[in-house]
Amino acid sequence: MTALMKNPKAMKQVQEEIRKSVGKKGDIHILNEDEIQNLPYFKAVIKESFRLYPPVPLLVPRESMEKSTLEGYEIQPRTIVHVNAWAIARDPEIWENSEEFISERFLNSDINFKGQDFELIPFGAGRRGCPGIALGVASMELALSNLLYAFDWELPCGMNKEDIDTNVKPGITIHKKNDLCLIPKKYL
Ligand code: HEM
Repeated sequence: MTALMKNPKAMKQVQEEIRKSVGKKGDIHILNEDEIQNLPYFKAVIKESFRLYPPVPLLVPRESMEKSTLEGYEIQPRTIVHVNAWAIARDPEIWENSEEFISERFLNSDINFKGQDFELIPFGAGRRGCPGIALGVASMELALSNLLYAFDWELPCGMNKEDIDTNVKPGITIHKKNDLCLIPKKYL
């Protein structure tokens, strides 16, 4: 939501896609998982959000079992290794305009966050990858799609999109330092 409020063009496009696809279905229609599958731009927005703001930026630490060499670095057995998924997802050698929120990059791309594409691993990868991925993604998609479908969102009086803070608190999982306060305007 923070990224969309900072990028009004993306916000407009994703809301148009959802509202066009679902139509006006009365006062209290709630999108279900089937309806979400027909929303390619929305899906791309979710991926781009996971890319720029992975909720567990350093994944869960590993301990190496044997001596190995990685890009010239010798890693001794029993070394604690952190995988910086946040930095990988912002690496300018991998991602064009890596710091910018550009959901379109995923429209004609097979890259997914399920642990096969190592440039995008918000749920980790391998045997200790997140077992809750399906529930995590479904929760994100259902919550966000419904907020976008049912309401238009405005910033409080006097606030500009440049004022929106993306800073986070320290910790294993990401939490915003300052809450995003928005005014919902009923669309339906
Ligand atoms: C958007 C939601 C979520 C994100 C981004 C997320 C992300 C992650 C990440 C990055 C890891 C570490 C993977 C690794 O180091 O390779 C992890 C582990 C784990 N996650 Fe999630 N997770 C989410 C939701 C959930 C949910 C809904 C559940 C349970 C219902 C869950 C249960 C777990 C468990 C049990 C582990 C530890 C797995 C292990 O060490 O073998 N996660 N998650």
